[in-house]
Amino acid sequence: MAEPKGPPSSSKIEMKKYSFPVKPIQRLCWTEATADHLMTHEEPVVLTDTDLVQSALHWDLSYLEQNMGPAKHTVYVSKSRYFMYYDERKVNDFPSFKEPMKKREWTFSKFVDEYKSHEGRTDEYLYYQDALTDTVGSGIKHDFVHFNWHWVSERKKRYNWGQLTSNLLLISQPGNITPCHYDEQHNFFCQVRGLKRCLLFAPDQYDKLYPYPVAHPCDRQSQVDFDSPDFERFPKFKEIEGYECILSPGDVLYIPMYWWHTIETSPGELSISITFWYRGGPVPSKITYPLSSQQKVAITRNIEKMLHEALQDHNEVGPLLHMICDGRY
Ligand SMILES: CC1(C)c2ccccc2-c2ccc(C[C@@H](CC(=O)O)C(=O)C(=O)O)cc21
Ligand SMILES: [Zn+2]
Repeated sequence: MAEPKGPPSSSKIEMKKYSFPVKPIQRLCWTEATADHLMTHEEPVVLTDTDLVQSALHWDLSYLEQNMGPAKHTVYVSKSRYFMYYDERKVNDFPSFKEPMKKREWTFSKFVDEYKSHEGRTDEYLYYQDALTDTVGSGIKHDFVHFNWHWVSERKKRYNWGQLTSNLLLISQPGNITPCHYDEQHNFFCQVRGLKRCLLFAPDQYDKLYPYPVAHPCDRQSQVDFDSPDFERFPKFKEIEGYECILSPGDVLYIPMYWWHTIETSPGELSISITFWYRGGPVPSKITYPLSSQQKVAITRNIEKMLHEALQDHNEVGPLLHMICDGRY
């Protein structure tokens, strides 16, 4: 297979620069043995020539407006370029929590109008994030049916993943940033239009990224502000090491479950992405040691949940953990 054409270099599209070291995520044709090796070991890789969403590569705002139908869709509105997700079900446990963005339910036409009127504004930004459901019009249905389902179902089987839970359509304004977080599902992140710079960090960087408490609305997100890290509170962030790639239309980034990622839309043009989220495969019947970082993260999450359940007050979890551990390990 011919060497896939290289991505644009990040210097050309002035993405945010960070001080920590990053290595490139390998960009390989999906037929390469190395690509298979990386996926088998739950490591990130940019796959080319999959044709996974080939049938959507012609999508743009006007085509979508003609074909997305009359249903309402979720659009997030943020006062900054950052779209920090939060779980609204956990907000009432944290009365001082300030919602970092607002959630709107707009028809697609309303979104397009708002998108156009927000161009050039620097006080408010929009990010369309909604599942692709069967409410869409026939044009989108036709494109959806022609995704490369054979290829993706072969991958699911080969890597023993769980079921496909959702296909999300993401339409981001130039410059939008999703702050660093991890998800509990495998993700085939497909770039359809525009460019996105992805920074990924291995699950073993967990102690350097200082996640919020599990009971906090921003569970699974890093507390560290990458733009101006507070090294007093988060000293280990100094040792962080990451991986980087820039996705072009047609690229598929495999974001393994529990891998941290922060994704920035290039300042050049709007970005359209489609994600395929898969549950993890069944837990192996025989646990082998040493435990993987992913397993340790899952265990720490369960411990936090059990302590919160037992103590009923999330403010008591930290003091109890300190009482158990301080001075003993
Ligand atoms: C984590 C979060 C906020 C979330 C919580 C609960 C339900 C849905 C989602 C959701 C969906 C898409 C994104 C954006 C994307 C990064 C990017 O492209 O900007 C990404 O992180 C991913 O595709 O994994 C982020 C999220
Ligand atoms: Zn994510």
